[in-house]
Amino acid sequence: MARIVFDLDGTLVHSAPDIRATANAVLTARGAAPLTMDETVSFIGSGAPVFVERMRAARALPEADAPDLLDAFLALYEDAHALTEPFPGVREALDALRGAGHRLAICTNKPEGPARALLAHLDLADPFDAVVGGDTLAVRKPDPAPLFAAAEALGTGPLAYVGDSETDAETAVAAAVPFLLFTGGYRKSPVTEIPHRAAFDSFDTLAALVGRHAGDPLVGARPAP
Ligand SMILES: O=C(O)COP(=O)(O)O
Ligand SMILES: [Mg+2]
Repeated sequence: MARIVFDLDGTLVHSAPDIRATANAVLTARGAAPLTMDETVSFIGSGAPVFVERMRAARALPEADAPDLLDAFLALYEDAHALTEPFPGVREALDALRGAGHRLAICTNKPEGPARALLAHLDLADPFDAVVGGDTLAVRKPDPAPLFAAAEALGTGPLAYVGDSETDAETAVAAAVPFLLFTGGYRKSPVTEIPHRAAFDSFDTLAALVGRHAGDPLVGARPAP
């Protein structure tokens, strides 16, 4: 049986509307124009501190305000899940993978608290044996350490990483783990420019892909644990 590690935002859940609402509450309280959905999606992927810095720069807010903006964003973020839905077929795919005996974990750049709160709110926490967030370790993706931590929490066995972004692909390459790319998320580049072992646009096909690719011969800098 395999260990399958998942990214969260843009992979399992369409969370951009909540991230946008959180950002816009912070911006409008300071008299700045709200973010569009396209801006929001383009700022997601490298964790909350980077998101907030991109938001600050886009609205030309003073650099000195950066720590306050991040604090204000994080204070609202933990409860920001009213607008977030799993992508179609996610629940069924997770149940099928668990039913087949695979072990599942999350490796996201979303902070761990908001990630756990969101999973609980959506009743999606149960399938996962571990959650590694953007602030769980001192480093976050594309450093491979969070992916290694999530994988180690699942014990041993063939491994695959499922994600939606350039950052996820870079992490998988650095960790030498086969990468399965969900093409319906928040990537910025064409699929052909993102390294991946397999790509999919519907969660109905994920279980078959995992069967085919988990534990594929590894490529990259160093072996996964
Ligand atoms: O919080 C982010 O910027 C991205 O989160 P993700 O790693 O789950 O896509
Ligand atoms: Mg993502």
